[in-house]
Amino acid sequence: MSMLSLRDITVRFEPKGKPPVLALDDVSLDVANDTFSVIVGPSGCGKSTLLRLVAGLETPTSGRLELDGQPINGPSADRGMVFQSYTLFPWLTVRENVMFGPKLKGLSKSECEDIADDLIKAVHLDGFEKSYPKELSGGMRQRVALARALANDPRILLMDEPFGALDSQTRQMMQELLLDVWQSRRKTVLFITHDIDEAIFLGDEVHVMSARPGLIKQSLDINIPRPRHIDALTSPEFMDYKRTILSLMHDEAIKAEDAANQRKSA
Ligand SMILES: Nc1ncnc2c1ncn2[C@@H]1O[C@H](COP(=O)(O)OP(=O)(O)OP(=O)(O)O)[C@@H](O)[C@H]1O
Repeated sequence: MSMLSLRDITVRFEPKGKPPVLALDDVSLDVANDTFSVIVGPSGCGKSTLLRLVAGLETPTSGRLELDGQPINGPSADRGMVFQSYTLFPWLTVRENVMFGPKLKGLSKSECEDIADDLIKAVHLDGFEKSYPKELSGGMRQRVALARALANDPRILLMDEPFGALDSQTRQMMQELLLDVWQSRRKTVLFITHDIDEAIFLGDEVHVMSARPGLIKQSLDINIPRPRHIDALTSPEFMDYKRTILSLMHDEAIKAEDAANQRKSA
């Protein structure tokens, strides 16, 4: 069953004193329960706008947006967000950061502690409960951000380039950890990235977006068996998917470049 449904979504920004921007043009997308969906696309194609819509932080100019058959009208704890930039509360410890959502929901202190300790273990941060974000590496902070998002037990996890600022080794480790957590907790994930390898490695489905105005150019089912490990990256089937997506993205990168040049010369 499709739990998230976007129908004919258009987003047009009208910044004051500047020409309007058609960020998304007639985007339709379905995300099924418990699946891992990834969106890849060139810079500026509207990926973050799409995720912000689902988060309820942006409203569409036209189109329909539903979660479990209900229209999305604003932010809610049933949609957990993880961004690229570290969004932890710097004045709270790791444990307090993870407990924040459950506490806000009104759960008892011991329930909050149980949820936090369970998730801190799941992201391999036991021993760091009392550390503050500034004492942690980038990868560790993103693990706390993941635990914090999961602590609300959201219906869907929305991830906007969460590993974009990490070095490639940490990034690979984070991808494996995310798949472990996803597989053991069966969550629905909508994940945004520039990185084609990351998209194929993680996704059940990869949606390739076109250059602005953004629309879904092609959706691919990734039939690589799970659990996936690093050796999946060099398998022939992985290379086939990569070739297909690279060629779709290459066309889009050229279009984006042409559009930018036209704007410059206009
Ligand atoms: N609030 C806004 N007002 C005006 N234009 C906006 C606004 N938000 C986004 N845009 C424009 O809409 C387009 C899509 O932006 P968005 O951030 O969604 O793209 P993106 O694919 O996530 O880009 P990147 O990969 O570079 O982060 C861009 O041209 C951006 O400049």
